[in-house]
Amino acid sequence: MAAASFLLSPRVTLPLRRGSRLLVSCSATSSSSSSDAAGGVGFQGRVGFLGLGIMGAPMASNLIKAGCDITVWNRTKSKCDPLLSLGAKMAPYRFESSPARVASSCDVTFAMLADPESAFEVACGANGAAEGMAAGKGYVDVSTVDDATSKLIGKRITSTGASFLEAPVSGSKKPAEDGLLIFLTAGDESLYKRVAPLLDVMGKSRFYLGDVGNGAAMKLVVNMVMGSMMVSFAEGLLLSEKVGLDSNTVVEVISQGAINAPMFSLKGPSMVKAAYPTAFPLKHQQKDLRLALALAESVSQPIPTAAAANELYKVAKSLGLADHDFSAVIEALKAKVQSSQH
Ligand SMILES: NC(=O)C1=CN([C@@H]2O[C@H](COP(=O)(O)OP(=O)(O)OC[C@H]3O[C@@H](n4cnc5c(N)ncnc54)[C@H](OP(=O)(O)O)[C@@H]3O)[C@@H](O)[C@H]2O)C=CC1
Ligand SMILES: O=CCCC(=O)O
Repeated sequence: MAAASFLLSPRVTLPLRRGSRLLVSCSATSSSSSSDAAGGVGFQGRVGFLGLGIMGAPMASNLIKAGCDITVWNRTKSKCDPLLSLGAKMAPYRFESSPARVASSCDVTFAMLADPESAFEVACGANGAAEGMAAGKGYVDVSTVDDATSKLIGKRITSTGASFLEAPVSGSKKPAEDGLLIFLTAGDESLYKRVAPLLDVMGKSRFYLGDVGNGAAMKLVVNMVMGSMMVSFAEGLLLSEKVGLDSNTVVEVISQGAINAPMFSLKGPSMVKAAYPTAFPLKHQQKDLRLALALAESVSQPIPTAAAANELYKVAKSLGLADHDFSAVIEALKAKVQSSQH
């Protein structure tokens, strides 16, 4: 949608384990690109965006196109340039910009960082966002991290008097470009309500899951399933090839049956051609499996399939495929076949 959106259905409140509540808000997209005058989409105030990688850049871009007042920061400064061309601002003192400066000049600041370490560093490190936070401001971390990191960040942010919301996303590069992400939020509910118009620009639906940690856990569960599904799919493609079946026909058959998933139809044809244009970097998928394994360990839950999948992503990383799309995990299987033949 990348533009104005409107709520079709009211929020639904469902009972959730551990005594918290699940608020589900589904928004429908509007084809209109109009935005209201004040703040573009019904959000009043200045918005910071930290982290302009594969996901952060199109998310910030959609906010700019919807008419929001956006200030950007990225560790590698050159990645700010396309956003500046669209109308984004840098924090004052362009060449000394920092997460702290962005946060201090904005009402709400979003962060889309690679992993727990970078999310913590950008929020809580030297010149980190927390240094620019104060009562009345909000920090929304949309990175995929573990619940412990999210809680640490939340504690540091709220110690300044500001509010904290974790909001990892389901959906990849294309949904980010199209404003069709799914937000898995938890934390301060009034901040959730305040930023809802912004989430609706960047996404097609949003879930409010209660206490900080629940959004992170939900995201890790989803990506644990996804990572295992991809490995299983890769095994199927290689097995079919080995027994003389046409891999493209396998993709087509799967797409028509009960196990159809958009991921198979989307990635299958390029996997057959051994092409892995990066939408979701393999290193991030392995990070998510590692974090899911730790989450499972914390509650003594065996996840043997995910554990086996994780090993394969580790092999893929060791083959130099960390920055390829996660579908390149099929190359680790091919390497295993080759090594078993020698
Ligand atoms: N790609 C996808 O399909 C999806 C990704 N995610 C999650 O979203 C997050 C971002 O993913 P994505 O955009 O793909 O990743 P990218 O690798 O493209 O971008 C990572 C961002 O983090 C920044 N960064 C990394 N390390 C540091 C550091 N030490 N200090 C400051 N900034 C740092 C990078 O800055 P720099 O440009 O300087 O390197 C960049 O802005 C990850 O947590 C990922 O798991 C969630 C859903 C889908
Ligand atoms: O974290 C990445 C998720 C990718 C997807 O949901 O397609």
